[in-house]
Amino acid sequence: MSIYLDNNATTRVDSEVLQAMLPFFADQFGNPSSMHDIGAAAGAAMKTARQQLQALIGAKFDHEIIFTSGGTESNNTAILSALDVMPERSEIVTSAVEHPAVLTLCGHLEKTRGIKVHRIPVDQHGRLDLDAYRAALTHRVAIVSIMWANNETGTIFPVARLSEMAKNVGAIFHTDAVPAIGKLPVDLKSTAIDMLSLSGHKFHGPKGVGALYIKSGVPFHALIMGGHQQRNRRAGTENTPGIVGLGKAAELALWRMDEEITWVKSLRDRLEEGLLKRIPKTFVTGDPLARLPNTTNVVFEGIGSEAVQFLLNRHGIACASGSACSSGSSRQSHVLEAMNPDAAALGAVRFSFSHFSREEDVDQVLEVIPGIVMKLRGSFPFSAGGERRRIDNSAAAAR
Ligand SMILES: Cc1ncc(COP(=O)(O)O)c(C=O)c1O
Ligand code: FES
Repeated sequence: MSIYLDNNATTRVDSEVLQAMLPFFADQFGNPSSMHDIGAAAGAAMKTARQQLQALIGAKFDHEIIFTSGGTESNNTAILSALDVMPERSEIVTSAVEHPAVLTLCGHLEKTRGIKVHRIPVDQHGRLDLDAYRAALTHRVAIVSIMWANNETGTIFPVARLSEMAKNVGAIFHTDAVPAIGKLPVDLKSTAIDMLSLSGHKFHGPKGVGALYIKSGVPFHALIMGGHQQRNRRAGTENTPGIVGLGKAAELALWRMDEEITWVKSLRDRLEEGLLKRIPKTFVTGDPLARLPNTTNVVFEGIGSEAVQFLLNRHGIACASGSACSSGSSRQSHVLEAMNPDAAALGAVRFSFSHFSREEDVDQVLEVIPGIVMKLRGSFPFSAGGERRRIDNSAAAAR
């Protein structure tokens, strides 16, 4: 695959991250809980990784971070913990556009434990309905779980403000920050956020490793029970190479943040402008004012997004239609459905950038996509002015 524009599904492991991990598969193989030097070296490396994450998310203490197997486990842990530590409360507030790692669990809790789940709706730009949010917040709510930014559209939610509101009713506030980490500055010290989930593979770290931030003083109950690892908060021998890689990826993300944000935004904007100029009846979903700098989610009216993705793939261009875990199933995007049921029937094509993305990638997409859309719409494309014109590379694009 020569052009990879699906960085919200997963990212390439940075070579510096890989180099940092390798020794922990070989010479430094010790168990971090062991008392001898080989174990202590692994324990020290884990402490460094915790500090690297602490710096990236602006946590007050490094012990506020536990390592998990990724975003899914972190989300499950946060929600189940809140219900355990506040048994007198039996409601959850979340949004209609969360990742399945939150929504599937909430649906399960509703069915099996009689938990009441408020799924706050969004408007056509994916913005949260603040009145509905306010109305759902009562002293019956154990936890609010609202994502920092949406993985499909990039829409950013005002989590600092939402966490203040949740605090007024004594609910724990959790945010799934998986798509936001490395693409937005995060400083937890200055917010009322109690818990935050992140995942290594979304910012050039390895897969299968992530973290949950638990603010000091917030009551917590472990999900995975067993040994005494991680101060009894997550049992099981730690994935030291993965954790070291996660820490290194956090360090690189912090170093590169400003430069990366500017770079991915310039590529994203170049792509959007080019698509909107070249292809009529095309629109971008998500909040135009508050969106992740690396993400665009585009609807080509009249054609299904999976067909566009399929033909782009034939041209060596990787993008997404819907999110990686629901693509392949014929289910519509629940995110688009919540925003715009008309668009949901067709779906949207998501392009997501990273600092490895290149200008040539954008130019290549802009070269082939008008022909693909034209082929699928079964007619010649219209220019922005509505005038019919033939695109020279249409034959090549249709292959
Ligand atoms: C918003 C969001 N939350 C959670 C996850 C799950 O993370 P992981 O793949 O590390 O379990 C993802 C990954 O797609 C995501 O986009
Ligand atoms: S893999 Fe990203 S949404 Fe599921």
